Amino acid sequence: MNVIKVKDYDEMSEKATEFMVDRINSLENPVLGLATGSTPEGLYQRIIEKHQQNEISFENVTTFNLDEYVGLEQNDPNSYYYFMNEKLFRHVDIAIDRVHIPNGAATDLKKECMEHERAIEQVGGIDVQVLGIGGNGHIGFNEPGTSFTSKTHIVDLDESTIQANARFFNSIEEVPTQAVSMGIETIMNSKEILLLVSGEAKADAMAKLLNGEVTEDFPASILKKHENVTVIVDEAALSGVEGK
Ligand SMILES: N[C@@H]1[C@@H](O)[C@H](O)[C@@H](COP(=O)(O)O)O[C@@H]1O
Repeated sequence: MNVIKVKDYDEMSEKATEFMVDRINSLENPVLGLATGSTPEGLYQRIIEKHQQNEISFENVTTFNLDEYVGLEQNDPNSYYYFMNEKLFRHVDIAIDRVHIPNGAATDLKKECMEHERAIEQVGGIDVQVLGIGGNGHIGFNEPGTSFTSKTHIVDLDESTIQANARFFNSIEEVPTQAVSMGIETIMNSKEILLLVSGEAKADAMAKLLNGEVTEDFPASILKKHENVTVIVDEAALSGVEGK
């Protein structure tokens, strides 16, 4: 893993933007894997600005999102579909049929998972996957214990994940308990991965990622086996790492 250390959230977002603008401009038909959560918001905001300054176009870009809550309609303000639309898609020139986010309200969720996998394969795989990390090491919504050979699947969310994400909902009871998520193998099949990590709340996870072993108990640890991973991490997230 190529680890780039930065000062804070803003610098992480700046560096991530440079990275993504470079890939969007150099690939002929970029296929991007995108993440939700607070971490990539600064990146998406800056990407919109680059688009407004005519530095990038999404005309030839195809996107696949990592995950979606089960049971939320696309127009639910807490759905990841809504998030992506608000934070990125409606501000750029992307064709809506090139946007792929699993539908968590689908009646046949297994079919929905298979469709997501099939669509990724059909375009020749993901060129660059943007990732955040959960405090428990989850990537996408792949919680500790998820098989490293998993493909897009229906997952039960950990209690800690439900609590961490409750901040977006009116009450913890409203947080869905399940999600559809790309599997670990789906993520690992991406040609390149950009992991963004910011803030003290991620310090333990970062320490485990850098110093710990590769184990299904800590899903992000598998990234050490991928040959093209860049981690952009700020000082607060590195505060638990010895000799940082
Ligand atoms: N499913 C998402 C992940 O894709 C995200 O990376 C992670 C961290 O979120 P945040 O960036 O808000 O800390 O948790 C969420 O539950």
